[in-house]
Amino acid sequence: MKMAEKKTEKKLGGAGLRGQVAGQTALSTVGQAGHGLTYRGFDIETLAEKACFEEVAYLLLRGHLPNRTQLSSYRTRLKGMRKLPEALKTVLEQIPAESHPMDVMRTGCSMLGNLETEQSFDEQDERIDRMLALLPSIICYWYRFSHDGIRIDPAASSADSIAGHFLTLLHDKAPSALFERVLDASLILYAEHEFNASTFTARVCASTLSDIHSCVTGAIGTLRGPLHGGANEAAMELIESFQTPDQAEEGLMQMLARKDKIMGFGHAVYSDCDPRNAIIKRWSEKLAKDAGDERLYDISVRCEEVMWREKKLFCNADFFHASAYHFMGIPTKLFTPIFVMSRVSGWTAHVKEQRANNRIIRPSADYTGPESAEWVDLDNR
Ligand SMILES: CC(=O)SCCNC(=O)CCNC(=O)[C@H](O)C(C)(C)COP(=O)(O)OP(=O)(O)OC[C@H]1O[C@@H](n2cnc3c(N)ncnc32)[C@H](O)[C@@H]1OP(=O)(O)O
Ligand SMILES: O=C([O-])CC(=O)C(=O)O
Repeated sequence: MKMAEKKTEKKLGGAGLRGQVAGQTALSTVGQAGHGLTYRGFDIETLAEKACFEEVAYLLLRGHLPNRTQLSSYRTRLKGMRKLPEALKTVLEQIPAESHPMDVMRTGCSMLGNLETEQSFDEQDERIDRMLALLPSIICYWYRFSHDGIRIDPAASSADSIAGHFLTLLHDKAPSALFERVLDASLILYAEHEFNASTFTARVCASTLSDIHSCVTGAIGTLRGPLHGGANEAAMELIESFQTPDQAEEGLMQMLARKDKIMGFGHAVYSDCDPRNAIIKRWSEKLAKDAGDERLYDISVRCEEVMWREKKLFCNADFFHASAYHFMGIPTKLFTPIFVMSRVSGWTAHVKEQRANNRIIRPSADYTGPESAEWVDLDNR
């Protein structure tokens, strides 16, 4: 994007608490120069290029980058926590194949909270690591059981990374180095994003001194919506509905004329670009070449051009994730659960931060109801 084409600064005010400071965090900055993203001071481009997801999770949760020994033992620790409790498997087997996988994540997390309840905040790191290790097992166990009729053993996967583990469970074979690298980068991009809706949910829940599984379960429910994490699935449905870039342009123009919301575009905070988009777009292009795709990537690029030309709306993190995940053979309905597998690191880092300096979050409302109402007995209404 040329500087001359930049939008004016985003208006931060009005409904939705936009632009209001609702607390403090040392975890990330979003859109400080209109577009940047940092985790604990590290630029997202650097992290996505040089780090692995477990390293980023460690950074968020422990407050500093791990050295080689710390990273290696952290990855070994997470790898050793992948075994699903039998009672959780039983619950997952009851969930219908038609269920939304985000509902499966929500139920899986909630059930885990019954089986391995956080009894005291001293246990928080143990419970958080278990969720990081187990959420890929939860979604893959349910998906393979309900769709393929297979009972997988998540603990048997030898993949060292969470990205490799997920792809191995899903496809029953070790992923290519490229697929594992792209998914790992994607997990880094999605890990943390300041006071977004789902993280704020987790912090509100934490502020009542509730348990860690309740905080994450609430956050999963909030991420599920198409205005938030659910947009990557909606973006896939959009690009898949077109056969050519020209058809995409025509379709988008019609949607804009109808004032439809185009999923995967726009952002509540960034004013001229989402820095995660350039990164996942590069990976999507590479995967498209690798797969010999001549359709979905070009269609996605045309959508991006049309939306900027017509509305000065840019792709957010979700838009090119759709084609990237698709090229890796990931079913569309599992896109948002991958977001959960990643964002659980940011959510729980925020819960820890909230607990460390807590006051219950309880804002006020402007009352818009009647001044006073006259009581009428039930029989007379
Ligand atoms: C990882 C993530 O969660 S990223 C966000 C994922 N969500 C999506 O992609 C859903 C589509 N996008 C949207 O709905 C919005 O852009 C949101 C929810 C992300 C941000 O909402 P807001 O902060 O209210 O948007 P904003 O103030 O920039 O909207 C300005 C105008 O652009 C319009 N607009 C914003 N995004 C879009 C879009 N994707 N398609 C069409 N119009 C849009 C708004 O309707 C609004 O128009 P109006 O002034 O006539 O009412
Ligand atoms: O910050 C937001 O409002 C939404 C977002 O991009 C995210 O949570 O990654």
